[in-house]
Amino acid sequence: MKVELRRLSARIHRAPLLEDISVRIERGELFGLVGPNGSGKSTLMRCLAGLQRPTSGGILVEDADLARMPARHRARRIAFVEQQADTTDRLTVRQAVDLGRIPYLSALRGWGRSDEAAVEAALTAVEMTAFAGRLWHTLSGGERQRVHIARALAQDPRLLLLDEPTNHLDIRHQLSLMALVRALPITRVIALHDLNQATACDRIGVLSGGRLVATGLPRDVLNEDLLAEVFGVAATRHAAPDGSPRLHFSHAL
Ligand SMILES: Nc1ncnc2c1ncn2[C@@H]1O[C@H](COP(=O)(O)OP(=O)(O)OP(=O)(O)O)[C@@H](O)[C@H]1O
Repeated sequence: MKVELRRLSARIHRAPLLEDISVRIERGELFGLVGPNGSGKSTLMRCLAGLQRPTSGGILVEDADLARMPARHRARRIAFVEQQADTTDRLTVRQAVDLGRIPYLSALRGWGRSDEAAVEAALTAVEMTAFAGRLWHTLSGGERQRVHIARALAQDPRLLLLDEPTNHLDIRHQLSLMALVRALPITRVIALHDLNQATACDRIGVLSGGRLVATGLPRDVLNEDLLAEVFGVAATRHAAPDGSPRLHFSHAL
């Protein structure tokens, strides 16, 4: 799904959180959002998910205004894994992933084989099949995160929004999640703190103080000057054995 942000601004109680953001995200692209704490990444993700209304400007998905899209329509197209998603319901892992299929169910179309298959595939993708019968509240933080991602995958979206999805994950699950996200043939927007992980994105956008201050290929954008100016760190770049850029951070400036 093609996504276009046009001069988007968002405020809460008059405080500007996002200012005049314009960017086009192509169909099938993996777009990374990076920026220091409080720079507006989660706010922008919530706008993309249709959970927060921009105060001016807007978002077009496949040239249609997101704000006018019926909620059910949106839920079939856009899946969002929030940063601090939680549930107080007494759910099993499978029931939590089943929730991803709700947008497809109706009085005329009950739960069917395709729903079952989508849930199974999603559990397998995040290696949580063995936990399917476990109660949510008995899971570790990283296991919960993987279930949230499975729920989003079961939704079979055209746009997947992931807000810091590698938080809580051990290194193996971080790498396997990034490989899984990279391989998905849909449009993906992913907010990340780990700038080395961000180099796996097709393009990245850098937020600073609610403004999009740079957009482009990770190797062009994540240069030493930008890292000093926006993130306040001294960093050097090396080439990894596969030729991809690697950042080494030495100290806070
Ligand atoms: N409901 C709110 N009321 C007031 N200020 C808010 C509200 N929500 C967010 N903010 C402020 O907006 C700014 C952007 O927040 P946001 O969560 O989008 O940043 P972020 O880049 O995702 O940060 P982090 O890296 O810490 O997760 C922050 O300064 C935050 O304190």
